[in-house]
Amino acid sequence: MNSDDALPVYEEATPDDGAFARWVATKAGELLLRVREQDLASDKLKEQGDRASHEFLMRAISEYRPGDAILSEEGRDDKARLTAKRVWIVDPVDGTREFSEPPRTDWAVHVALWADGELVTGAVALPGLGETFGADTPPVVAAPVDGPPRLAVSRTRPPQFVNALAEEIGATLVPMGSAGAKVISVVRGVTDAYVHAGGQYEWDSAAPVAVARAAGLHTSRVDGSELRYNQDDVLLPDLLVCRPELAARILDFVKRYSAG
Ligand SMILES: Nc1ncnc2c1ncn2[C@@H]1O[C@H](COP(=O)(O)O)[C@@H](OP(=O)(O)O)[C@H]1O
Ligand SMILES: [Mg+2]
Repeated sequence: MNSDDALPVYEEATPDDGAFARWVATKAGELLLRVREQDLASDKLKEQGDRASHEFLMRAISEYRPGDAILSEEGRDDKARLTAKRVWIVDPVDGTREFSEPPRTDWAVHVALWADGELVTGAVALPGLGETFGADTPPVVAAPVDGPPRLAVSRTRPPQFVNALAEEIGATLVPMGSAGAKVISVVRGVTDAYVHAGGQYEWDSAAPVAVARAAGLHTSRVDGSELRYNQDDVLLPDLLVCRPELAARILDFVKRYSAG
């Protein structure tokens, strides 16, 4: 779909923001799969994917949720969001690097809704897997498996402390792209924890955290403090999402590591 094409019709049975987040993330993902079918060089793929998905999300959210503010990785940050009651926080392509490396599937579309001070819902589309995970119908986290905990980490920018952490808790590292794909790997039981530090923004974690919370997982900063969204400064540099039973061990490690 080009930005001039007609918007797909969203038929809403009830005004359910979670269902809308799921729909709009899924549609953006379908659009991205079509962009990816073109035989483009990696830089062009990143550029066209980011632009097409951002433009679609802006149009669709403005059409179906008029009056709400939008914070997008690819848009200008309109500070009117700071006094808005409802703000959609979107990442049109999370894992842009991996999106530009077909046939990798570790990239995502993030759509979250913040309202009255809280994250209220969100959806993460994983178009390469043909699946969307949403807080509207929370996924059931798979039962724990025997063996060492599996720690999802960035392929390219893992936290400095990750090897020491893995050694202390006897974990194996599972490098992959995209914050959304990594959070959903915990939800799907492919990994047991995702830990990140060193830099990230609100759009990288808002929708994945909404889904993870709905699924009953632990979500916090790596010092255990609360993740806050729709802040003036949208830098939110670190994140822990894990099975609840692992949280205390990981937070305790980070506390001791940070104390030097
Ligand atoms: N040190 C850092 N500073 C800023 N952003 C970072 C970062 N490390 C990771 N990110 C962002 O977090 C998302 C997941 O990263 P990774 O795949 O390395 O785990 C990516 O989002 P985008 O792909 O939307 O830019 C990436 O840009
Ligand atoms: Mg991102």
